[in-house]
Amino acid sequence: MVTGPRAMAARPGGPLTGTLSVPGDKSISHRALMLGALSVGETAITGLLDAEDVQATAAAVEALGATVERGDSTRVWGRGVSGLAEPADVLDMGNAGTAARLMLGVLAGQPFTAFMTGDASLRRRPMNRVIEPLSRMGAQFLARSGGRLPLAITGRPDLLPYDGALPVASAQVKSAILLAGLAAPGETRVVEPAPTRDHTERMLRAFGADLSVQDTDAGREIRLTGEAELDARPVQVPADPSSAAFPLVAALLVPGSEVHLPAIGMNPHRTGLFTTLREMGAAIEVANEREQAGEAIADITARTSRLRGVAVPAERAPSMIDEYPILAVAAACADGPTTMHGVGELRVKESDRLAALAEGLTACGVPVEAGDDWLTVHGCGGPVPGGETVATHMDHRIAMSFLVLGLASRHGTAIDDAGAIATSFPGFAELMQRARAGIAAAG
Ligand SMILES: O=C(O)C1=C[C@@H](OP(=O)(O)O)[C@@H](O)[C@H](O)C1
Ligand SMILES: C=C(OP(=O)(O)O)C(=O)O
Repeated sequence: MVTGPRAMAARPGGPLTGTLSVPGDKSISHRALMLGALSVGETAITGLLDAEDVQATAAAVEALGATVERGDSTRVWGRGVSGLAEPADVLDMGNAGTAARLMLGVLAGQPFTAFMTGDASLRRRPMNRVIEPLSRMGAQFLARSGGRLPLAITGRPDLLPYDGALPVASAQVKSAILLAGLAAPGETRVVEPAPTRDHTERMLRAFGADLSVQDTDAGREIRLTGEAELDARPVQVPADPSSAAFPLVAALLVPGSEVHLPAIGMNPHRTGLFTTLREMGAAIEVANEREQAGEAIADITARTSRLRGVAVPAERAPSMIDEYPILAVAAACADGPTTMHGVGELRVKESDRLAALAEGLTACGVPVEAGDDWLTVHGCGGPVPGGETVATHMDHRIAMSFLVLGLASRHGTAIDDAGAIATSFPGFAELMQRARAGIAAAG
């Protein structure tokens, strides 16, 4: 069903309170479905994120011959590392960069040609970063100019193992190479210029792959033995820290608030936002730190805090890559400027996030300066003026960030289209309403 844009508005109001259950982690959900499809036996996944990006991955693994059964938990019956079936139609990865890039790694090790496309946002995003290393391993591609979707990939079950540095500090690229490396005889070795989220490594090990990680002078080195056999394992998906970031920052900004966010994923490569917000003076309490199925989780409490601007170092970018939009919202309400360094990757996400943030914040009365790979937000030291409708550019994180800004503004905000929110956090408006936030459909 095709629906038109759906405007949504956020207005300032009373304190946000309550215990909020944030949906499952998007990164881990994609990986659980893909490893389930590549393994032998039944993979039972609890807490799988039911959002459009993950639905695209589920549809793709089904099109490749795996069986996916949805219920209280999701059950996947896989076909082995190089045992997927030629899909009868184009794989449509929707809005999901992670799904597209990781799936190309999976397809590189299969003995057939597959076609892949995505929505208008995904068709603009660079795929050369995976096309180049996977081509070196022996996969063949036919892609639109600039290595963009739609593309065709012809894989082979006897790939050459990869040995070398990653072209970019990207968990998606690293994961694509490792997933392809499963089908390559010999050892695949990747060196990361900066450590990125390691969900793939953790899950591959849990599924029985022979994988080791060590820090070297050149960077973090991951070695994987190819021609692997994966044994299906149960996966418990933690709540997504990138989704938790929205109610958490809203609680920091709206006077008198206190929200509890239980069982949030605390993978150390995902917690850069919490570090930065604490440096800004945020009252964030982390309790009951524990491990769940190989990933760290904890319960988080956030209370209203007076924030001050900070400089965010470039080295922190990989651990808070998706959180810069909501950090920019926190920065807009802080005392003094916040500068985010080394954030050029934001220009190739679902939208050019630096441009979308600069445009939206300026419209809401917040002074901003942006360069190729940096952004400075001059905080208003309290509620921002607001009173505008912000363009979301098919970007869920831009959409949710500007709704949170509206809660912390004098005149509220609106977004032109809330449709993109469903890619990662379909129940966002309802969850915020349960905390008493004034977020609702507009017009
Ligand atoms: O591997 C993943 O699950 C992700 C990696 C990051 O992308 P990059 O690998 O492009 O940095 C992140 O922005 C994306 O939302 C999810
Ligand atoms: C960048 C993101 O996702 P993806 O690359 O999977 O589209 C995101 O969720 O913010």
